[in-house]
Amino acid sequence: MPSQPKYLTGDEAAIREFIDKFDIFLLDCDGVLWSGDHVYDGIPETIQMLQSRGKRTIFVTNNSTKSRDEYLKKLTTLGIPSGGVEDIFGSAYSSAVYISRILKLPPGKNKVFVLGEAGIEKELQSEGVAFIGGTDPAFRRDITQEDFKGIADGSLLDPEVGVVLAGLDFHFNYLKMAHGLHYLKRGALFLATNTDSTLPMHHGFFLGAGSAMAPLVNASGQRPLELGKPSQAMMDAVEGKFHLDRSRTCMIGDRLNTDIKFGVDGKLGGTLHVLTGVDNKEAWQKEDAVAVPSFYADKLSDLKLVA
Ligand SMILES: O=C(O)[C@H](O)[C@H](O)COP(=O)(O)O
Ligand SMILES: [Mg+2]
Repeated sequence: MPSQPKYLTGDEAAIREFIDKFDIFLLDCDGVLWSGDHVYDGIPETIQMLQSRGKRTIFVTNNSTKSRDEYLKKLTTLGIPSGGVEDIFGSAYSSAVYISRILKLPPGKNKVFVLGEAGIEKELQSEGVAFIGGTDPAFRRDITQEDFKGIADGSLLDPEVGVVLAGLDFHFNYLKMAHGLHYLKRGALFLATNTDSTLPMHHGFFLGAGSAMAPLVNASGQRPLELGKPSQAMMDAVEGKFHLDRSRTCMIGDRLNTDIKFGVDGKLGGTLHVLTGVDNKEAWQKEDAVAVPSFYADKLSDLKLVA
């Protein structure tokens, strides 16, 4: 059984020791910095404080609805200082890089059928990967008898599709799932930006990426290869891009089976669980907890040292 996580809230000496222990902080976003468009109190000042102490802050989110450029806009709008787009590493970017630089799809089978929002499309575009589906309004309608016929006989399918990439999709419907299913039946690879079951939003919980793609997982009998947290393919990509010294790096997150597991499996120097998002303390006090953090705090802004 891993050792008991160290509680930081209100313990200035422990907070100083914690901050001094690391050079790089990998920061989750939803449930840690903000809930939807509402930034939690004290977050800009806390990030500023870490940066003013020479710490690097890298934003590592599973939310694939936005591209890195759009996240930079959101961070800036919410007053959260960052080192620019280069310090943002989202699951949409992670997936686009995996497809373009690792998979290297053969010509004639190098298109992606997207089940997700514009963030995925923009990152695929930035990696020069062709795609269909996604936010295309042609897919935002009810299925018809012609669709059933054309999908079943393949006349409505694009033969160049080699991958089905699923993420958080606020517009999933039967027609898109039907196309996705038949591309998988024809041998396309099934990838996911992430499979979080829920999304913390406006102080409530909504369907996450994993729940949005569940009909396709059920109908196909296939589980997608995940390219977001806790995938170690993403950790290797983050390590490569930022030249991480894992022992001097800490992952900060609100969710055990993504953020904390990402840091623990990645053998980082530490993980900090904050209680402002998906999981509470009880989640890692359980015997069969999926991952146990090395530190925890009520909220990220509890780290805010004045001097
Ligand atoms: O369903 C989702 O995609 C997740 O809830 C969301 O992406 C989580 O984002 P993160 O906490 O990793 O920033
Ligand atoms: Mg989160």
